[in-house]
Amino acid sequence: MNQSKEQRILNFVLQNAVRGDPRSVMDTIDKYCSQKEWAMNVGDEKGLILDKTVEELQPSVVLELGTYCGYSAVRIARLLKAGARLLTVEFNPEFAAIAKQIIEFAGVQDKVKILEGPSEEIIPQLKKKYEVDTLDFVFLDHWKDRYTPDTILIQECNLLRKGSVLLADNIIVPGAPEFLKYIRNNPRFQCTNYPSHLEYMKVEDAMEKAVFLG
Ligand SMILES: O=c1[nH]cnc2c(O)c(F)c(-c3ccc(F)cc3)c(-c3ccc(F)cc3)c12
Ligand SMILES: [Mg+2]
Repeated sequence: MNQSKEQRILNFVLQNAVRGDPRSVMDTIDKYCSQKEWAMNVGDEKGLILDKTVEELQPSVVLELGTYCGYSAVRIARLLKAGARLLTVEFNPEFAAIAKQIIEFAGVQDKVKILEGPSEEIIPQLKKKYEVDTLDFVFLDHWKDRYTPDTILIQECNLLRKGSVLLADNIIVPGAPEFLKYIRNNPRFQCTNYPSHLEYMKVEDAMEKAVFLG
């Protein structure tokens, strides 16, 4: 049975990265995906915008929607202070299995919990089942058509507090026009756009940051 691209990425990490070193895992994935096979990791350019947002916020509880191979989970978790945690939601079981191994190889598994299933089912479970009070930071990187309904669901579940920050990937490519319309016209959010490029490509993309005003 021939391997998936995600399995090939995992194997490349296991054979070329330094165990316990998140930066080497990120660089190894970026090397593979820029030189061998493109894959939808947030990448190093948009990853820097993600880093700056996390460093500025110093969040204690982070929700990531869309784990994929775990690249951004490693990227976020390496910056979290002691006791802080990342909950990352992945719908695809194959991706979740790969991400688990990459997160463990990077040595950040104590800060990360992978929640397998559809975001619309998991978000309503966060308070009771995963002991979340409110979310300090949410990284939306799953499926553009879920950005708006999941943002509404997160508010309905009372998971945001004054100052909670949302950061959404792929605002231009593949684009989330309906989400942009929703969040920029919503008086409860203060939005900022961060122009960048599609991971590993010379194609324009952007991220949108939205601060919840309470
Ligand atoms: O779906 C995604 N989730 C999260 N991040 C993504 C991301 O960072 C991407 F760059 C892409 C992308 C963009 C351009 C392209 F040509 C291929 C894939 C996708 C994506 C878009 C449409 C699909 F049919 C499949 C994947 C995603
Ligand atoms: Mg993305």
